[in-house]
This record gives sequence, structure tokens and C-alpha cells, in this order.
Amino acid sequence: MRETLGNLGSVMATLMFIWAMFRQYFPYKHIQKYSHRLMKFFYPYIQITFDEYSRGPPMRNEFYTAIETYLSSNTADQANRLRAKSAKNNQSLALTIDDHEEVEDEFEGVKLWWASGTIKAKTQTSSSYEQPNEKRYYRLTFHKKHLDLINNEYLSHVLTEGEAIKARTRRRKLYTNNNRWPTWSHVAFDHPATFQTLAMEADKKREVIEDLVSFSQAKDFYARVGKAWKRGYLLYGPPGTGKSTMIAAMANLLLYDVYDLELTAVRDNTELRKLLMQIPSKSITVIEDIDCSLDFTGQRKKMKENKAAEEEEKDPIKKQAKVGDSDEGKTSKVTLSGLLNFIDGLWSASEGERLIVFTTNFMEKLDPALIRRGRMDKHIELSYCSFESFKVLAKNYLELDSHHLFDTIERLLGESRVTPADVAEHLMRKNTSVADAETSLKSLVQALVMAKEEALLKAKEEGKEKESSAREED
Ligand SMILES: Nc1ncnc2c1ncn2[C@@H]1O[C@H](COP(=O)(O)OP(=O)(O)OP(=O)(O)O)[C@@H](O)[C@H]1O
Ligand SMILES: [Mg+2]
Repeated sequence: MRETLGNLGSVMATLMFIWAMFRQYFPYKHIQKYSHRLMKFFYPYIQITFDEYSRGPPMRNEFYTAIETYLSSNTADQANRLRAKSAKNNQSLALTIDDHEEVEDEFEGVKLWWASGTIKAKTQTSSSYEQPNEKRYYRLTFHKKHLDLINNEYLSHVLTEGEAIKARTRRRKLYTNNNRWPTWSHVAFDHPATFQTLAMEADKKREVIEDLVSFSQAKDFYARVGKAWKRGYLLYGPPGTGKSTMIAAMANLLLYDVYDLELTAVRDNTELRKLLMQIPSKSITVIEDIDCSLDFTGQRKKMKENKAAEEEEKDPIKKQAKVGDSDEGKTSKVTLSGLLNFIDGLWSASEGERLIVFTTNFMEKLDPALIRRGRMDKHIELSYCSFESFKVLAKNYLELDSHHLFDTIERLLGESRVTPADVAEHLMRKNTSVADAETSLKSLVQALVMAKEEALLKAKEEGKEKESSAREED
């Protein structure tokens, strides 16, 4: 036994001696260099690594997240081990490939391999953010003869595809401004309205959809003609005709976030500018009831009418009201020119793909400068419920395409003015029976008859009033 150990010891000593001599004459660096050359010769593949944090946490590398989404949707079925992450509403799960898995992808007939892995983090950042011990990465392997194709086409395909999937599946947000700070706070945007469920004449609806879709795809067009990539819509019509519903349908169609700007909570133009600057692309900025938001309608006219202004100065009551609007006052000092300058000016210079939507119940009250074409590119009227709109509502609410009461309803709708909101209220079912649908329609017929009688009465009274005022004038 002792002899064997002695022999082993001398063998080890000899090996150590040989290794020391070898390292002296063939340094390790050289070995590595030559082994890499040898590898290159026999291994004609290129590998690209995409780290999760290219600049350190907490900012994840955009490309990494795009790859993660792309692989999850295209190749997850190939992996044996998947990682689950909560997605949309925390109600569904998104599956991504787990660490140390390899999947295959194909692009224009070229095969590529993606592998996921982790490495131990070595460095410590100076930031207060605690760095994770392990860093994830994706590694792409492909034959070197395809380098150009991968570099010029495949990687941008992965990026755009990944981002598109993310936009489709991410939870969208509804932002609102509060009156303490010029910042936005948000909640999840889960409005179920779509253009399909929106009660509106089919032609008009198609026109709006086409307009929106062509806008969202017109990046190159806007760049070519030198126009900022934004579009303004003015939705006008009586209360309850679906203006807010249409905005939700627009957001759902284009998958944009909604920024609901409450102008009365904005103190001045500087604050307005700060808020608008925070709005990113792929967003709809909404200003509801623009006629009520501020004294927009009057402000410009006042400036023009110097005489009226002078009179105002003299009138003590009006003057006092003006002081209330001054710097010290708490009322909003946002001006029409401030808003318009921003819509046309600085805002347009930043990244595009923005919609701005104004709504109003009183189109005629608005300052023409606000609604001129080019600023508000499209004016959409949402009006009282037509028979065509009713049919959409009947389909949505009662799942009915026809009914023996439809003819009566068509006639009554032509003779009265009711909003889609009123009609929808009557079509709300208590249960799903056929009899219940009949009850709903009957209650609608009754309401329409009443609306017709009220309208007749009102017309009569108005006629009488006119007559008496004419007589008084005489
Ligand atoms: N055109 C429509 N299509 C489908 N539903 C509608 C339509 N118009 C109104 N409704 C129904 O009526 C309700 C009120 O509509 P909405 O809030 O969109 O009206 P609005 O025009 O924005 O009114 P307001 O001027 O008071 O803000 C909605 O919740 C929706 O259910
Ligand atoms: Mg509304």
C-alpha cells in the first residue's frame, strides 16, 4: 500500500513538472488563441448574446424583452421547461422559455437556434438598486454565411414582432391628471366598447375605422409630406349619443393608451405643457366637453373686442370677476392660445402617432380657431338614434336581427328624438328568455310613443311662445 502511494506521488510530481514546463514554453494565452482559431475553422457558427440588463438594472434591455415575447409566442411549444409570468389583468399566464432551454426558429428558410441562460453577476453597481445575483441572457446561434440576413433583417423582424405582440397583449392604461401636480396617474383601461358594438350608421362607422387605421399605418406618409404624425378628431352631439363610447372603441381598435386631460385641473399653460410633454406616442389625448372645460369660447373674442374689454375695466362687477381669475386666484389660467400652440407646435415636434380627441355637446359654441381643419382634422357627428343604430343595439343587447316590433320602432324612431343611451337603457335584459326580449322592445315602443308626444307638445308650446312674442312685438 505504502509502495503504491509512493508511486502515485512520484507520478503526480512528474506530471506537475511536465505541466510547469509546458506552461513556460506554451503560455495559456497562446493556447486559447490557437484553440479559438481551430474552433473557427471547424465550427462555422456565430453566436450573439443579448443580456437582460445591458446598462444595469432596473432598466431591462428592450431587445431582451422583445426576444422574450417573440420566443414565447413562436417557439414556446418546443421547450420542455417553461416559466410562467402573470399577464393581462393578472388573470392569465404568459409562458416564457425557462433558463438553459434551446429552441429552433426559421427565417426565410434559414435555421437559427435560441438558447436561454444565466451567468453569475460579478460587478456591483453603485446605485441603491440591489443587483440580482444572476443575469439572464438569450444567445442566438446561426451559420456565419447568414450574418447579413440576420443582422439586417431577422433581428429587426424579432424586435418589431415582439413589440407588436407585447402591444396586443399588454394591459392598456387610462391616465388622468390630478390638480396637485402636473403629472398623470393611471388605472387599467378595460372598457369593452368596440366599433362593432357602437351604434352608428354603417357607412359612417366604416369611414371612421378606415381613417383611424390608415392614420396608424401612415408613418412614412407623414414623414414624406413633412407633417407631424398626429390627428385631431372632434366628436360632437347631444349627451348620451356615444362620444365617450367611441373614444373607448378607438383606443381598443388601435391598442392605444388613453390620456384623459381634465383642463379645469390644470393651473396654467406651463403646467399644461408639462402634462402634454409626458404623453408618449400610441396614445389618445382626450379633452371631454371642451365647451365646459374653460372659457375657451370667450377668451379669444374678448381679446379681439377691445371696446368690450374697456367696458369691462369700468364695470366694477366684471372687474372683480376678472381678479378672481388672476394669478393669486385658484381658477385655471389655461388659454386657448396656449393649448393651440402646443397642439401645433412643440408637441408635434416630438415622436408621433398621437390622436387628440375633443368632445362637445355644443359645436356652435366653440371658437373656430379650435376646430379649424388641420387642427381638428375630422369632425364626427354622433346624433340621435336612427333605425340602423337601433339594429346594432338590438343585436348587442338582445341578440336579435329581426322582430315583428321592428317596423313600429323604425317608424317611431323617425318621428321622435331619442339617444342611443335611452334606447340601450330599455334594451337591458333582466334574463335571456325570448319573452324578456319582447318585454324590452315593448317598453322601448312605449318610451318612443311618449317621446313623440312630448316632442309634439314642446313644438306646440314653442309655436305658441313664438306667436305671443310676435304679438308683443307688434
Ligand atoms: N352610439 C352608441 N352605441 C352604443 N352604445 C351607446 C351609444 N351611445 C350611447 N350608448 C350607451 O349610452 C351610454 C352613454 O354613452 P356615452 O357616455 O358614450 O355618451 P356621450 O355622448 O359621451 O355623452 P356625454 O355628452 O354626456 O358625455 C354608454 O354607456 C353606452 O352604453
Ligand atoms: Mg361623454
